[in-house]
Amino acid sequence: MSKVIKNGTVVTADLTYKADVLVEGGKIVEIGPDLAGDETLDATGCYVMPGGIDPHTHLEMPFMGTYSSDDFESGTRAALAGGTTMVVDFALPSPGQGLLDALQMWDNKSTRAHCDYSFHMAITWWSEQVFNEMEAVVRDRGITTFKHFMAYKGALMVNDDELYASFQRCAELGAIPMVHAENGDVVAELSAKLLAAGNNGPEGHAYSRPPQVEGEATNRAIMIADMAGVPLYVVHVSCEDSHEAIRRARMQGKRVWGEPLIQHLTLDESEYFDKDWDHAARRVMSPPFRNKMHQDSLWNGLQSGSLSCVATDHCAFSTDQKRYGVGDFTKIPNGTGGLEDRIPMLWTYGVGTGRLTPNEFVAATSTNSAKILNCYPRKGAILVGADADILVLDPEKTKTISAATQQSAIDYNVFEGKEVKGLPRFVLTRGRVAVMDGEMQPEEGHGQFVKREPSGAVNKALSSWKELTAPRPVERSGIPATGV
Ligand SMILES: NC(=O)NCCC(=O)O
Ligand SMILES: [Zn+2]
Ligand SMILES: [Zn+2]
Repeated sequence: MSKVIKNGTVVTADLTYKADVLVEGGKIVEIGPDLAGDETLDATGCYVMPGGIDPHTHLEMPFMGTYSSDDFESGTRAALAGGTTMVVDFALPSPGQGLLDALQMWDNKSTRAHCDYSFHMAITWWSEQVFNEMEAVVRDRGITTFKHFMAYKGALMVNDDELYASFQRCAELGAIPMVHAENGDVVAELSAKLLAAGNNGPEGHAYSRPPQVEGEATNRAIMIADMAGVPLYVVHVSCEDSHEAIRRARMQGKRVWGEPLIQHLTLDESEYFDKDWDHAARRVMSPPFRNKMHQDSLWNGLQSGSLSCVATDHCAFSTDQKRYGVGDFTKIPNGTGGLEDRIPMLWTYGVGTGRLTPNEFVAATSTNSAKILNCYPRKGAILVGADADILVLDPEKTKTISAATQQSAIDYNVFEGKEVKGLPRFVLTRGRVAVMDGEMQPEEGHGQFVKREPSGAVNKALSSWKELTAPRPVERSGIPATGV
């Protein structure tokens, strides 16, 4: 049965035009004027865009002695409610666990997904087994991105030698390394010092992770990626220090992508100084929220193109879980939600204020991720042959964000009370209407895994250049005898 989205304005990363969009068999089959289908979705006054891609989520993540509360069921339901039609989550081996073994666990969790999804693989320890299994992860499983934590010392953190080894392996496999860039050693020392001085509240979390620790780690990761001859994706860029490193690297011709989060773009550090412990602890995440100067830097990066994709790092813990850290901020599970709010918040605070054009918005919420992660134009596009993952956004529709009406399983929302303008009228996931006139009609298990190909053009270009400029011995005719 075909569906036609009629009378809307198609907005992609590079074009804006009036057209109807015909969908059949889960794909876009025709784009043009006066199309007809078995079912009509009226998009009058709306923008017809590629569905959002959130390149960074943690659903049912084992972390800090608990599991994040949104799983693939509630998490992807929240995603669809907010116009996101694909999430990319992280398979996270425990130290000592094989990559394929961990992947099996994430395969099991994700069977309940309402929308399509893919995985990044985390490198949380290093060994010959990890080295060997990386090949199967890329070639057999279609997972071409490997995440490295430079923070969370004693848990997920890897050291520079492990980073270098893994980045080199990524280069060989045509994969892309990603980093959580914070200097974990310094964070651990600062945290201990703060606790010893009686700073045990949630504000201690922000004090323990100043922008400098992020800037230093970002510079270090960029250097290591350059030495290994591989591109680099920096997750949750929260401050000018890190953005500056990325900007400089890009100006030097390095292939480095930066991902700001909607939380860092719209919420600031004052949240941690709230008198209500719960309020502050609910907003504890790494890196922490920053001040206005850093926020402006992130917006500037999106405008100028030095930052590429807006994500959420959705990792939602309930208030009860956050309370594990009463009396010791280092025990507050790190993470916040945002899947349902990313698109309305970015539209409101980005397009609504003139900081972003609608085309830049589509690039940041969908197309850039699809291109970097090598699933474009199947995802991130309104093109014939693309998956019919479509957001029909009504720019006049408003709501006040509230935990009382959200899909997420947790009991609060960090954007509580924000007025947003620009909400989904329809959301299609591979042609299935999951949001109909603003009402949810989800289908558990509809989501499918999106396999990705390695060896994008960027990796090829980098390895050609690396080979051309590799150190070579100088050919000499007469070599002097060795002196004694
Ligand atoms: N960001 C955060 O605080 N929690 C999720 C895990 C991570 O991405 O660091
Ligand atoms: Zn992180
Ligand atoms: Zn994360």
